[in-house]
Amino acid sequence: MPQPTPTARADEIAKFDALAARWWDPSGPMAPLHRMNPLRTEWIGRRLAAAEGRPGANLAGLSVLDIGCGAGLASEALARMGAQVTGLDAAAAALEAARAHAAAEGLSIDYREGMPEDLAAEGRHFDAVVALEVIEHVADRPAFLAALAGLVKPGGLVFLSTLNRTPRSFLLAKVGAEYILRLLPRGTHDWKMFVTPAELGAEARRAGLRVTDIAGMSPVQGGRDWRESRDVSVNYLAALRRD
Ligand SMILES: C[S@@+](CC[C@H](N)C(=O)[O-])C[C@H]1O[C@@H](n2cnc3c(N)ncnc32)[C@H](O)[C@@H]1O
Repeated sequence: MPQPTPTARADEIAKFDALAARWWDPSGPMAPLHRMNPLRTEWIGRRLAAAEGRPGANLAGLSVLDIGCGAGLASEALARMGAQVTGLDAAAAALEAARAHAAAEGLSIDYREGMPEDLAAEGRHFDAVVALEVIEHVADRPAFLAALAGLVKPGGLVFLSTLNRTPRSFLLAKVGAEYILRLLPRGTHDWKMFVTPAELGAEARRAGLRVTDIAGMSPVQGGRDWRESRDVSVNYLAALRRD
């Protein structure tokens, strides 16, 4: 019987493993993720808490799966909001950095090596699933979305952040960030793998997920900080509900 294509690309995973040692350096190669992390995790925390009938961003006791967690920037922020976080990544060295950092911070996070389809095969369900800056790196987007849908409880929320495929994102996120400003190592992104909100919405529907909310993420103060905006032409966040 033919085996399904794994959702992780070996070349992509190797790229992230190579950055593991500098992942938590706020001015290192992951600086843009550090700077956008407060915005995206607060956006998620508020929506998830509201969906569960809680005030503010209180996630106490909720199980959250962070897929493609890397060294744990979002996992740690969500754990600080009270969530019981499982961090999943195919990059072993990034996970080692995640485990070491969480231990130093006194945070209890269950870090696991693998791909979402591995966990889905175990029949696990979480109150919410997040995959931030991951979907533009996967080998098979429909299979990835199907695995995410299978991992969240019925009626539960999936949160994604990613890059739109527009001329503006080519100029800013690819040429500008990698070649002119050198905010990211060259080759971090393949613009052709970026996904428009319309494509994401249609593919998500086929996986049993419906987009409920979408917002732009825009850099301010020369990229030192990020704000929520209506401009989804480059970076955007999406919340999706499982049918
Ligand atoms: C750009 S990093 C984002 C890290 C983290 N989510 C953040 O935003 O701080 C992408 C991560 O996704 C992981 N990844 C890509 N495809 C994956 C897959 N199919 N399964 C598990 N991890 C994957 C990579 O190893 C890498 O750590």
